[in-house]
Amino acid sequence: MAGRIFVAIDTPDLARALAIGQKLRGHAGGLKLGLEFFCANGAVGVREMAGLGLPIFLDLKLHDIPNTVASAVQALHGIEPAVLTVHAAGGRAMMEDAKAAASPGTKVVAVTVLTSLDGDDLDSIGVAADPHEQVARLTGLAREAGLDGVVCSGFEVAAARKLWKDGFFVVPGVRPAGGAIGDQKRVMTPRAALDAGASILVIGRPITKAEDPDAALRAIAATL
Ligand SMILES: O=C(O)c1cc(=O)[nH]c(=O)n1[C@@H]1O[C@H](COP(=O)(O)O)[C@@H](O)[C@H]1O
Repeated sequence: MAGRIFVAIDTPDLARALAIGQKLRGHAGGLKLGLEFFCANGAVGVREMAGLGLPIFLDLKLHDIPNTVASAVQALHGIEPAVLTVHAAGGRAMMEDAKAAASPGTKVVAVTVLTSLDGDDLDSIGVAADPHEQVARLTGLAREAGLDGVVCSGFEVAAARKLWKDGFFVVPGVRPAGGAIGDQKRVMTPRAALDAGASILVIGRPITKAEDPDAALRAIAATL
């Protein structure tokens, strides 16, 4: 079950990222590299991380006009990550063009409602729907656009999977029982998120900030 855990290596420091990745090599399902890592280390850094031999989830959350996003995805061809994110709020045409531009081996998944947002946050940006309704709406749109799946919290994944049986569902905002929540708002335990229908879990700080990241990963895996 540890193979279903992608560890978010959120650091701009390549040496630190490589050291953590090395420790987790035996048990993680993959490594997620995000904006922090990519802004500091670019494609060269991603290739170095890929050298550890684990699948790479490149979380760039692309969100721009269709031509710009498609060109950015095209520019990633030398990397060919296993998973790549775009924002569903970029709209159907943007998602279609992102998927068309991606390497065949890359799953393109759409971020629906960030797990750091709740209903009040959506209201404050002019979205009248609650997170549940908004995730369902954007999941339908991502499916129509031909993507491979979506990113959502554990609270919406069961309903989203009902709309898209063979979709690929990424669930972040995952915390072991009693773990510090930090800036996340829609949080669930790893076991509950998998039971609800997650394909993979994304977990960062509970593992990377632990004194022994591999032990923390194994402890979480033992609860699955
Ligand atoms: O796309 C993501 O991975 C993502 C989407 C989302 O809604 N919420 C979310 O937390 N993430 C990412 O998942 C990781 C969560 O990290 P931790 O909160 O440290 O476990 C971070 O790298 C976030 O960028």
